[in-house]
Amino acid sequence: MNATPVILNLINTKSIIIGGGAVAEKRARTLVEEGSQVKVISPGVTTGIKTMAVNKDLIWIRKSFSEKDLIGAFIVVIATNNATVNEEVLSAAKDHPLVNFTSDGERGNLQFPSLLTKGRLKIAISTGGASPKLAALIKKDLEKKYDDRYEQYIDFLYECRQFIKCSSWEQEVKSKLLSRLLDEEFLNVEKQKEMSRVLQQAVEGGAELERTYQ
Ligand SMILES: C[C@@]1(CC(=O)O)c2cc3[nH]c(cc4nc(cc5[nH]c(cc(n2)[C@H]1CCC(=O)O)[C@@](C)(CC(=O)O)[C@@H]5CCC(=O)O)C(CC(=O)O)=C4CCC(=O)O)c(CCC(=O)O)c3CC(=O)O
Ligand SMILES: NC(=O)C1=CN([C@@H]2O[C@H](COP(=O)(O)OP(=O)(O)OC[C@H]3O[C@@H](n4cnc5c(N)ncnc54)[C@H](O)[C@@H]3O)[C@@H](O)[C@H]2O)C=CC1
Repeated sequence: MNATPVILNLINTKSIIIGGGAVAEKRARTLVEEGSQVKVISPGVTTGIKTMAVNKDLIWIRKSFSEKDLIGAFIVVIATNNATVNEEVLSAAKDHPLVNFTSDGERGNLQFPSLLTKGRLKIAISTGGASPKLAALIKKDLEKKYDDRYEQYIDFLYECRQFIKCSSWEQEVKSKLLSRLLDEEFLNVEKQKEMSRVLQQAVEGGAELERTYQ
């Protein structure tokens, strides 16, 4: 299968999920988390979806699918347990930008990978429909290396890079410094604080960088 992983900004987009079972709930959680406005169309839903509706994280419309439910949707998730209904939704969704067909991934143009998130760090794993269980296993493996320390570390890298970008240092110094930040020692919060201080002083005071940090 030919497919390209991309990073999508879903804030304020409209997502319509047809079906309210376990798979619909997984998609709902991901889409709500990413800031999409989610509507679930289904006569019945899981308690998880019910709770999200009560908390106003999403809107649940308690009914069976009809074509006009898709109006305005950027993302359509097709997740009922009825193959005929799923086919009907698929053909009604043909002009919508992104379609996730959960019962046969390749028939839509949007798939959901296994996702490892540590703050700004996101690692998406797809096996192209070969083995979702392998994707989950790979995620578990990666979690051992990219542990909770990475959440803060990635924020630290982001902050440092903003300082470095707006400094007036030579390109070569900037590049060296950006590489230097990848040293394992900076997973340590104290080291991060020290480096942030030095960078801030150097950028704001227009001072030279201490040799040790180049
Ligand atoms: C195309 C895709 C869907 C999409 O993009 O919507 C898809 C499709 C299908 N999955 C099926 C079954 C299972 N899926 C899982 C689990 C996960 N499935 C996920 C993604 C994807 N699954 C996308 C491709 C990703 C890729 O290519 O790697 C994960 C990674 C993320 C997530 O779902 O959020 C999440 C685990 C990771 C995590 O937790 O991190 C399990 C295991 C379990 O539940 O424990 C089973 C049962 C075991 C088995 O069947 O292997 C079936 C058959 C349905 C049927 O028989 O009716 C289809 C339909 C088909 O075959 O196309
Ligand atoms: N992508 C993935 O990871 C996986 C995908 N699947 C596929 O996802 C689909 C859904 O699986 P589950 O959530 O486990 O099913 P489920 O049986 O838990 O839920 C199905 C939902 O569809 C709703 N529904 C039925 N007819 C409807 C209609 N006409 N209009 C609107 N909603 C309707 C039901 O009320 C129910 O909420 C299945 O087709 C299955 O093949 C299954 C497992 C994993």
